[in-house]
Amino acid sequence: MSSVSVPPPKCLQKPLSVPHRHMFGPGPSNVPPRILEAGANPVIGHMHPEIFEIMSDIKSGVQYMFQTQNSMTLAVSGTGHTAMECAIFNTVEPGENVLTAVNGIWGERAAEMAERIGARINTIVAPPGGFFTNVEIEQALSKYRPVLFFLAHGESSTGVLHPLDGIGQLCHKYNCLFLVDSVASMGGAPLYMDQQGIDILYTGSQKVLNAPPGTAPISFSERACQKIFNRRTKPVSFFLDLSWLANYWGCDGKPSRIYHHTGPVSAFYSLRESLAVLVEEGLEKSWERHQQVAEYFHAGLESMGLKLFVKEKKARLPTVTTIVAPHGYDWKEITTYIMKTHNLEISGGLGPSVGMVLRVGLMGCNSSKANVDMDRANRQPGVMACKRGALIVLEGVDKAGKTTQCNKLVQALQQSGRPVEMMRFPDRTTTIGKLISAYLEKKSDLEDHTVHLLFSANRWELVPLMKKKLEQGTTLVVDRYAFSGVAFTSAKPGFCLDWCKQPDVGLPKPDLVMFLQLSPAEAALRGQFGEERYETSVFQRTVQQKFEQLMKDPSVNWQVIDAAQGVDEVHKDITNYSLNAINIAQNLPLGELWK
Ligand SMILES: Nc1ncnc2c1ncn2[C@@H]1O[C@H](COP(=O)(O)OP(=O)(O)O)[C@@H](O)[C@H]1O
Ligand SMILES: Cc1cn([C@H]2C[C@H](O)[C@@H](COP(=O)(O)OP(=O)(O)O)O2)c(=O)[nH]c1=O
Repeated sequence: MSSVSVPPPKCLQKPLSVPHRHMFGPGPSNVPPRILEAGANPVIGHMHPEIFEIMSDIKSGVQYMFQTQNSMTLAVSGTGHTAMECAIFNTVEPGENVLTAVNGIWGERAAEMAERIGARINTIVAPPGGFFTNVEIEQALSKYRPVLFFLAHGESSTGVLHPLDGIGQLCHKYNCLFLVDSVASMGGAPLYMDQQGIDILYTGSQKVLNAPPGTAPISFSERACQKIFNRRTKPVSFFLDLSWLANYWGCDGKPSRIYHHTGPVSAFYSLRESLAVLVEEGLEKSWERHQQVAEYFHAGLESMGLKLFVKEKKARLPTVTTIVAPHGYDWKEITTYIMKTHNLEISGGLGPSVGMVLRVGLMGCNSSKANVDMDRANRQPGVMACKRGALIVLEGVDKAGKTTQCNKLVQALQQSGRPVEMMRFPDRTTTIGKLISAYLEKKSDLEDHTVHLLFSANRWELVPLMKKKLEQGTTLVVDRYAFSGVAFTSAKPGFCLDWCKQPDVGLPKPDLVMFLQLSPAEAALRGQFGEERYETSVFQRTVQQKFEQLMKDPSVNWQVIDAAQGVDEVHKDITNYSLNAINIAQNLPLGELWK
């Protein structure tokens, strides 16, 4: 009998398999072969002289990257969070006041860390996408008199690059240390630690530096060291205690180094190589490249009809772009689709920006015009679904002008060279459509649930064709859709909206639904009702109310059009919305209705 009761796991008997991916999210970014290979060097002792030399090279590289003469410059073993805790745990003692600027997730995290060590937390808060003026910062400094002020230079959750000039001086005026998080911005946007009076600055290895995650450069000013080394209490963390780290990194001037923890030597190799790459390019060239690529990318996004989340150009982070999540789409569907079809990571929002944005990171070697172009080329006909046509629906009560406007829109889009076709529901030409037509013409009677399901079946039978056309890049302009289905049946006694929606759940989701709004009085001026079923003003009024209920659903991109205007004015409005929807839809997956 075997002495082990847990058998060897089958999964570990298979070889390791990691796919290649375009890492265009907010990090980690792609690690180029040169840096990967550096990490594959032999592992030697973390206290061997060769490793100390590598650590010393890293220190010089970080001083250059941070633009600082601080001798207390090193890289902590861990990610940006480790550096964040290292900064806060060393500088703050229980009961002291800390001020954090919250305009995204990082200010929230800093406050949480400081709170955990018993500090008194004060915050200044700006909405996601916003930032703070020096006047606001000074007011808070003078009010709370904190020992430490935290600010994120690159707020990767919202895409904001915070201005830094003058803030260090303000902090020092109020005897406060200035802590800056530059995890997402370092190397991609100008920052001068010493000149800007930053007391503690940290970043991560996995962003612009293009090294694997696991090391976090950090530097402390003389002023910060004064406070840290004159504490009354020991820092709460042994692992992050700066006096130990300073010795391990040879920053304390002592002749010998004492074992503290085992440094991740392979990660040091990669970090050294990534700093060498930055030194080769030059810091200013790297800043310039990130800025130029970001502007090129932003212009491309705007030309596709997408909106940038950060309004002020100068406050846009060049490394991580935030795009307003297109109305009516589920951001998760978009990121999943892009991953599935292009093997490319982009991400949704984080913390306060969840649901509001999509985030695209172009950092370090990933920041190139070629990558922006590749991103666009991926959306070329080769991957048809990506350059798909838009599904545009016109809804409204009878005589609102749906048929008139569908025809005009199709004509206008055709004239501008766009592939487009018109459809209408019910489609009376199919077998099911013929049953519906006979019912509408009062030539036959059908039970109400049955006819509702027939209307839905009439849409489903055309779904394969619709999908094919959309995928081939043809825009479909549709006269009535599932919304009419729900509004008309639920206007009958004994039907609720929810039941009526069920058969249509999962239909192709329109990229745009325009509701032609027209009062019953105005509709009456456009002629008598015909002979068909439903063509009475009482019934149409109830239908209108049901449409209004449906329009409250934010998962559908509704636009209300004033259909009382002249035909040409209505056409102009409809064309504008449609062109915008076509532009956006070609880069997005087709959604599923009410799912
Ligand atoms: N903006 C408008 N102003 C005035 N009359 C209109 C307008 N749009 C359409 N009409 C007229 O109203 C009637 C109903 O239009 P139609 O497009 O068939 O509406 P629906 O398809 O919504 O029932 C037609 O006689 C049409 O010429
Ligand atoms: C699409 C659809 C339409 N209808 C109704 C709306 C219309 O009164 C009728 C037929 O519409 P339609 O043939 O488009 O005529 P109109 O010119 O009035 O728009 O069927 C439903 O009851 N359920 C549905 O699913």
